[in-house]
Amino acid sequence: MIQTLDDLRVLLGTLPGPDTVCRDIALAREPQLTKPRGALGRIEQLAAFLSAWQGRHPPAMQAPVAHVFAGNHGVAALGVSAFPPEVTLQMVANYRKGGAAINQLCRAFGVRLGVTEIDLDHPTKPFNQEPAMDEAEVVAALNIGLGMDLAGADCLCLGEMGIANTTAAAAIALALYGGTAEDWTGPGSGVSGSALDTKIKVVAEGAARHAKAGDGLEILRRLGGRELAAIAGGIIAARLARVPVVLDGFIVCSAAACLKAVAADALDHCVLGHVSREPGHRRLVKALGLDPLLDIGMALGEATGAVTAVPLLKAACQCHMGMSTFAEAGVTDHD
Ligand SMILES: O=C(O)c1ccc[n+]([C@@H]2O[C@H](COP(=O)([O-])O)[C@@H](O)[C@H]2O)c1
Ligand SMILES: Cc1cc2nc[nH]c2cc1C
Repeated sequence: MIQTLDDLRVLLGTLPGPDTVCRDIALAREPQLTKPRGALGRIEQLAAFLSAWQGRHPPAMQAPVAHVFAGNHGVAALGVSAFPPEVTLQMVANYRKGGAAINQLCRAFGVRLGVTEIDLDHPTKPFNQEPAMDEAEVVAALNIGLGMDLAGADCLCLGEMGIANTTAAAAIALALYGGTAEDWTGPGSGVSGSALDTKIKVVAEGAARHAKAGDGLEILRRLGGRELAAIAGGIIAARLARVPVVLDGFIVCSAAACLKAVAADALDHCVLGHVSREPGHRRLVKALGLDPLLDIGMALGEATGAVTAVPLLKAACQCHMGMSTFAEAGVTDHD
């Protein structure tokens, strides 16, 4: 638990690194397996990634978990979303009843789902007028993520639900990386026309007001939301618990970007599940130097793009340990 953003700054300066022994064991095994070098593409690299960040060899993917954090945003009242803010709470109820896309994907791929809504009755402040959160609010939301129980989890897929949070994500990206509000602002869950113009204006105003005010954590406080802060906390909790993270779409990546702005290595234990259809996500992924596992036109959020990549992580573990070596199978290796 942290008391202040400075506590988190200290934590970000002392994050544990990868287990290079386990990573090297995986890297040494991979070329012995009965396939031409590199022929399983990213699936091969994932085995070493998981070994390094789980701190174990063989890597495991028996118990993947996903967690969706929900929050409400003051800027929703400005008409920046196609949907009204009550949809955040309604979708949380849908997750609990098992009726959402994320419930089906978790069932399909054997992922345990958790959901935490954070103070939905108290939206953040409209960030084009004042900071979205005060320090106590952002610290409380960060602590929800930092306090996640990750015992036994083999990976953590992080997701969010929050009407208007693509406006927050765009403002964060503009504040961190520059460019224009148009570069980062897209349809989200479906705005176009004059509502999209309003959204662009709100993003521009928010970044103009807050971009120079401080570091990535200050940007998170001023432009983010409670679910974004909880996701940032969850990323750090996973690092400390040796649980690799699967990132989801535009909003999750904007929260992650706030951490990377403070500590360049903060996302080294994260893999990007997918690149979303939201145009700002592709731009943000490039700025973060991430390489998505999937690029299949999803743009839902709620951890769906992360969970859809879990079968690739499972495939990596299965192939890495289940395949025979050239020597075991009596297959002639190349010279
Ligand atoms: O993950 C993405 O890239 C993504 C792209 C567009 C929309 N969303 C989801 O849609 C909601 C935000 O859309 P909006 O238009 O209300 O800002 C929020 O609940 C997100 O989970 C998510
Ligand atoms: C219906 C709906 C479902 C969602 N799931 C994640 N974000 C969402 C946004 C909307 C609007």
